[in-house]
Amino acid sequence: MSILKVDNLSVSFKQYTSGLRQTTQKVISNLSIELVSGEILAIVGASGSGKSLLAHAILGILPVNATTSGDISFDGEVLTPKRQEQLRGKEIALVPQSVNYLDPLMRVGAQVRTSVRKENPKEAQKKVFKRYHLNQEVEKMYPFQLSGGMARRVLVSTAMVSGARVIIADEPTPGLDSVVIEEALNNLREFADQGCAVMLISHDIESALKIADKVAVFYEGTVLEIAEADKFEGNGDRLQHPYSKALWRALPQNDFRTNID
Ligand SMILES: Nc1ncnc2c1ncn2[C@@H]1O[C@H](COP(=O)(O)OP(=O)(O)OP(=O)(O)O)[C@@H](O)[C@H]1O
Ligand code: NI
Repeated sequence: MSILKVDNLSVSFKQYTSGLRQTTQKVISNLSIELVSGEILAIVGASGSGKSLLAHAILGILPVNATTSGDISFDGEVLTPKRQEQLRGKEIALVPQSVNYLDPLMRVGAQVRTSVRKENPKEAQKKVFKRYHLNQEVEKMYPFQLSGGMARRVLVSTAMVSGARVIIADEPTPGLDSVVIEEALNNLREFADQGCAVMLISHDIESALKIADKVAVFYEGTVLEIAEADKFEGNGDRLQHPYSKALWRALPQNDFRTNID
């Protein structure tokens, strides 16, 4: 069952160049994707291809100079900015790409507790910190006192306790050691298995493929192909688009082959 649907989304930025001349740069063009309950959709593609902006468009947190067209719907209902605000962090949770999303003036334990909706906040926060190997002292720390890896684990914790039905994880794993990466990915898988929908944005195709059901390949603000994860195998012959094949073949374990045939 589809929980979240993006239909024909375009995002542009108005920018002033010399003097008062205004140009419009289209960064997402006529993009459609669907997040289905029980499924993980991985989003892969080069830096600057529009992955984070798609996440921000869904959450309604694009910068003010962005203009959008197209529809985003949740549970069959087209989202208005007001509805996006109501759902944000509650039904739709983001694990942001940047750790700057943490509130610098609030102790991290308290930040995580404010996201808990269904359980006892203190207990849920303690449980999730334990799961992500964050010691008890971390609760009382401010974001600036955390290492990059710890901050990322706090961000993952925040989304996990929210009880959201959709989790959008924007590069949730860089800077984490392999055990914690595996844990975070397993948790996203568990979350989907409980009937929620997950969008996993990642440069790390290999890790993403371990848990994803489908993979959307982004290129310059469009989706080239949405393929079942098991099509990323062998020479990539079961993939449709030459760019998807090239992405796959360029991985280290596939001998970094960049030729397209
Ligand atoms: N506030 C902004 N004003 C103008 N252009 C922007 C703005 N934010 C992003 N862009 C442009 O939109 C494009 C897509 O950016 P986006 O952050 O979605 O890329 P991405 O796929 O997430 O890249 P990465 O993998 O590096 O995180 C980029 O070309 C970027 O320069
Ligand atoms: Ni990004």
